[in-house]
Formats: sequence, structure tokens, C-alpha cells
Amino acid sequence: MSTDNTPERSGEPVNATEPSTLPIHQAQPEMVRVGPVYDAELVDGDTPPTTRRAVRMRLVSWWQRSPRVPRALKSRRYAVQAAKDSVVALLRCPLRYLGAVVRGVVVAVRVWRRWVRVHDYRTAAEESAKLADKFGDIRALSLFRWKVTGVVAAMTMLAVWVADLIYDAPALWITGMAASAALAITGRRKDGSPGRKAVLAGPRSLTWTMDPQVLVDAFRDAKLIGKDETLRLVERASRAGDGWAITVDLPATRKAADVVKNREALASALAVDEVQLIVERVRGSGGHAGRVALWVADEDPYAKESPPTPLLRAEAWDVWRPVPFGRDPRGRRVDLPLVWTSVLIGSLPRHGKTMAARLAAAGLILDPYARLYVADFKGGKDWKACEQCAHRFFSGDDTEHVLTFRAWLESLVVDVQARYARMQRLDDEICPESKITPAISRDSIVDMPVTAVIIDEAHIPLEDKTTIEVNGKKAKLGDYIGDLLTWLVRKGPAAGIVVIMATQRPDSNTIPSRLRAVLGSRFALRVMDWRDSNIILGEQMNTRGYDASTLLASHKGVGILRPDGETSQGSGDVLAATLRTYYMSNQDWQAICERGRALREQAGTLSGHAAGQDTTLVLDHAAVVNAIGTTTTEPDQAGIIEELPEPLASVVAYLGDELDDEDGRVFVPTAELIDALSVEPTLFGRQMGELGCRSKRERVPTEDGSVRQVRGFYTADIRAAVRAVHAGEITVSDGTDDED
Ligand SMILES: Nc1ncnc2c1ncn2[C@@H]1O[C@H](COP(=O)(O)OP(=O)(O)OP(=O)(O)O)[C@@H](O)[C@H]1O
Repeated sequence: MSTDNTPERSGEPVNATEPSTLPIHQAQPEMVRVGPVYDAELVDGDTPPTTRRAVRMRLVSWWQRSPRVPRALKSRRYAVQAAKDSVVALLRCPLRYLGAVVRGVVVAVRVWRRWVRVHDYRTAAEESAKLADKFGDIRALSLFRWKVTGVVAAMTMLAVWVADLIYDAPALWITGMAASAALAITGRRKDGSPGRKAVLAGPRSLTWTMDPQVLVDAFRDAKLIGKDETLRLVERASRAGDGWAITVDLPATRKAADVVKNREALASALAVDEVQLIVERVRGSGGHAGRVALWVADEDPYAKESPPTPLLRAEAWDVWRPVPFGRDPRGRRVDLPLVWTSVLIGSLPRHGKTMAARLAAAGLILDPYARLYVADFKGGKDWKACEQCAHRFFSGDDTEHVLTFRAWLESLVVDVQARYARMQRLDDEICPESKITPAISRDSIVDMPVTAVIIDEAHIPLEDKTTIEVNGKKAKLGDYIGDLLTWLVRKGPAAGIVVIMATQRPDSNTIPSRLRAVLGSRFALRVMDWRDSNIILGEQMNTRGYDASTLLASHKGVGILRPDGETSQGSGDVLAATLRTYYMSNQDWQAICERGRALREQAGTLSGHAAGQDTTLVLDHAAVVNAIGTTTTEPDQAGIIEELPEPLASVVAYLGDELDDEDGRVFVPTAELIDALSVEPTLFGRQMGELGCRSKRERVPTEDGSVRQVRGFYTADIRAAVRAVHAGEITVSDGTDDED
């Protein structure tokens, strides 16, 4: 809106014939008072948001984010928790008060005793070897203090008696309460109070839920925080499932990843078995690198039976949805994504590999559009039931089975290439990237169903020593299968191929490192040692706190899952998680397979072996070899490691690919190796020295940004030692005479 002080507006008449220039001496019109003058213009448009709403939103945002506003006033959940805490605190008040009074009495008596015995004077005299000279003085002073004590006690009693006579019972009550309050203040718990800790502490487990100081002490004992550092409570201890959960913030610069790594030390400090303790870094918007969520189970979470798989209740399953796989110790469901990845399952015999592989397979079986290749090298009846819905199936471990398996893999290589060629021709709307989509996988005309290759006891084909001819060259059948699998696992997922391998021999000789490197999801049940665990889960996972050799033999089906991408577990984006697979009895498995067949019959997707159409595969082997670019003649790191003496072999296994990368790591501190390999430092240094690897001093940056000099090994020296051993330049003692 615009207004100005023109004559019309001010009520003055305007003469139309008046010249445009005014006469110089023209009388000024009388000044007229007008209203306020605004300078603005009229615009069309929506009404701007009311400022009141914006102010309110800013206030709410400030309220939610302000550290000064107590958490209990920010959300209903915290308010309920705060109310519960207050009730508990109120109920515990009388007991805490009594405890403080008792401690106060003990402290007061101790102080009085030291005073009456002239303790400090006596100690000073003892230290200066003058006790005999001062004995008379000390005795006289002590006697005097006893008399003072007697007089004060008598006068106090007299005063109380007189007060009782004059004021009756209230006087006694008031005196008693004042005295108890004084004692309670003296005996209150505070940091550094001398003489307040019992020499033999009672059971520590669960006291931390009542007293966060116990938790702080546990973190200090486990050396996760320093002596002068403390924790900040983010969420108080509360019941969660069959245990207690608490979230804390570590002091600045301390990392949650280190707490995860040292879970065992923390479990010891909290006096619980490590299977009962879950430590997770809280990630995402509610978390940061120093925020840790702890959960402590009341008892061994794996002592009870594992629940049956939820797939039993499912009529059908969509394989694009992660398959229910197991439950973590807190009882939270963990799902395993299958499409666009591949899975390696490894463990010692009889620990639940087949169960885990069958759980993953169950999801595929219940999707009528998924195609199954089941290679059961175990030869038992574990997989028999799925024969009725598998496109290809065999059970046995003879060379003839391995050759059949080779033919499957070759046909799949050809199929994957054909799928990529067909995807190129598909419309951008149907196939936006070079990847199959749910719609493509269910389209019978495009013919690219999700195809799972399930291999139980995968070490059998990979270790087959039969000599075959590959493109005119002699090669071992096992090595060639390794190449085919590596190619399929690398190129297949985007074209809908899912490889699920289970092996009871997850050692470095069996699974070539080139194959391991491309297997996306890993599940390690109990294994023999940390090396085998790292072979399944990935290099250096033991130093990050994930070691499947520490799992208990009695815990069947319990393993560490390192998923490819996200799982629906706990706080979401976790590196790995310990879980127990669901239980699926043979009857349940059979029921699922029968349902899978019925679903395929309904959808008209029953094919291959299940439909009685097992055909001999006729293939152009040369084309396959050209496609995969065979590497069977390349030496594998596994073989290289096998020939090395200890502890060099362990060092090489620990460093893995980092050692091969000449532009990568230059120096490895000795402390890191000793910690990772759990070796005795002196013997380790001597043995490495004998192998031509002497530790040297090097300046390395520390976590706080400073530089420190530490002892360690140059990776170039380690590589040189490996070469020297292979060249036979170093002969190695077997180490037995080291003990002398
Ligand atoms: N989640 C589980 N809960 C309870 N028991 C389980 C679980 N998983 C496996 N088991 C039990 O562990 C035993 C071994 O299981 P499974 O046959 O799957 O092991 P495996 O590692 O495949 O054995 P192998 O090495 O002989 O092939 C079986 O008796 C099975 O019932």
C-alpha cells in the first residue's frame, strides 16, 4: 500500500488550469495533519506464514535440542523412564540412608580412634626413629584425649537427658535425626572416599544397573577410559527383553569401536560371560563415534531353544525381501538379504552350516519364481526334500558329481552372458540399470529368474585334484571350479545369480582368496582359530572384536554374520552381529519344500530336475574359458602362506592384501601384531629376527594427533623375508629348541 501527502489527499482543492510551475511568492497552504505515511506496494500472492507459527516451531526446536532442558521434559518415553527412575529412587531411599549412616558411624569411629591414639604424631615419631623419646608425650596426650572424650560423652548424655526431661520424647527424636543426618553426610558415597570400599566386593553383575558408578569403574578396569575420565549417561539402565540396556557417551576422543573390540575385557569387568554382553556403536542421527549401547542378558541367551523359522507360517515368500535368518541375543530378528549378493557359511563340522544354508534356501524355495541349483556334496538326506522343486539337483561327492557341477557352472556362465546381452536390448524403463529388477525376474518371456546356486560342503569340488583339459592346457578340476565360481560370484549378482556356499573347511587352502574377496555376505559359526574366522569374515575382523573361534561348542547354530549391506538388526548399520539361526526341523523343511513345489506348479514355473527334465548340458567350453579368462595357473596367496614358517605365516595372513600393496601400509607396530596374533613378545621378536625381519623404531602418528616412536616391522622387510623363504635363502628351525 502506498500513500503520500498530495493536496487531494490532504483535502486541498486543485485548480486544473494552474500552471505547472508555482509562483515564487505564493502563500504556503496551511499545514494539515495527516495519518501515518506508509511506503509499500500492493502485491498479489499467498499470505506469508504467520510469524506466530514460526516462533513456536523455533521454540520447539530449541526445546528439543537444548542441553539445559532435562531429557525427561522432551519426550514421553523419557518422561515415563524418569518417573520410573524416581519411584525406584524413592523406594531405595530408606535403604541408602541406612547404608550411609552405617558408613558414617564407621568413618567417625575410625577418625576418633586415630585422634585418641595420636596416630599422626606417633607415625611421625616412628618415621624419625624417635618413638622411644616421644613415648611419654604421646601417652600423656592420648590420656588427655581419652579424658576429653569421656567428658564430651558425659556432657552429651547429660544434655540429652535434660532435654528429654524438659521437652519429652521430641527432643530425643530431633537429636537422633540430627545425629543420623550428620553421620549420613559423613558416610555418603563420593569419589575417592577413603576406606569405603569393601576388600572383598560382592557380586558385581547387575549392581551397575542401580549405580552407574559401577559401570564407570568397569570401563576404567577394562582400560576403555582413563582414571580421570568418566562416562556420560545417555539413557539410564532399563529393562529390554531378558536383560538390561544402557546407552553411554565415552569421553571425547575415545572410540565406540574400541569398546566393541574389547568386549571381553568389559564383560570381565562387569562379571558376566561375554555371550551375555552386546556392545554396539550407536550410528545415524542419534549416535556418534563415541556413543555405545550396551545390553547385558540376565543369563546365557543361547541356553534356551532357538525358535522355529517364521517362514513356516508364510504361504509364500518374495525372494527380494531379506530372508528371516535368526535372532540376536536380545531376541531381535536378523534378516539376510539374498539378491545382489552371495553368501559364504563356514564352521567346524556339526555346528549348523547346513541349517543356516537351508534357512537361506527356504526363502528361495517359497518364491515360485526363483530357480534353484542344489549341489549337495554332503550326500546325506539334509537336502533331499528340495529335490522336488530344484531346477538342478544332485547329492554325492564323487568326481562324476564334481564334473556335473562344473557343467552347471559353465552353463550358468553362458546364461549370465546371455542375460547381460538381453538386458542391453531391454527398454530403459523396464531395465534402468544393468541389473535385474523384481519385475524382470518374474517375467517368463525375458527369462531371467533369480537363480540360486547352493553348494553344501563346497570344499569338495574346490579341492578336487582330477586333471582336466581347459582350453588345451592341463589344469586341476578344483582350480577350474574356483575360477568359474569366482567369475559367477563377481558377475552373477547383478544378473540375478545368488551363490550360497557352505564349507566345513574354511582354511586358506580350500577357498581361494580371489573367490573369498568377492563373496559379499559371510556367516561364521564356530571355527578352530582366529585365522579361519578371518578367512570367513574378512581380514583383521578378529582385531575388531569379531572372532568365531571364541564361540562356545555347545552353542549350535550361533555364529557371526557379516552382511553385505544393511540388515534389519538392532541399531541398523552394523559391521557384524552375533546371532543364532532359527531352528528348522526336517519335517518343517519338508513342509516348506512341498509348499515350494505346489507354488511352482500353480505359477507354472516347475522346471528342470523337479519337472523330470534333467538334460545333459552341451556347451562350448572354449567360449566359457574365454569368458572367465581362467587364472588357474596363478599362484594363490593361500598356497604361499602355507609354505611359510610361523610366525611369518601368521603375520602374512594377518596383513593379507595390505602386504601385497606396495603403495599401502609401510610400517606395522610390533604391539599391534602381538595383540592381533596373541603371541609372546620376546619369542615373537626373536623368531622374526631369525627370519630376517628385525624390528625397527619408527615415528607414527597417534590418535591424539601427536607423533610417537614405536617399534615395528617395515612391510618391505616382511615381503623380503617371504621372498627369501621361498627362494630357500632362509632355513628355519622348528622352534622346539627355542624353549631351552
Ligand atoms: N539354530 C540351531 N538351534 C539348535 N540346534 C541347531 C541349530 N543349528 C544347528 N543345530 C543343530 O546342530 C547340529 C548340526 O547341524 P548341521 O547339520 O546344520 O551342521 P553342519 O555344520 O552342517 O554339520 P556337517 O559339518 O556335518 O555338515 C544338528 O543337530 C542341528 O540340529
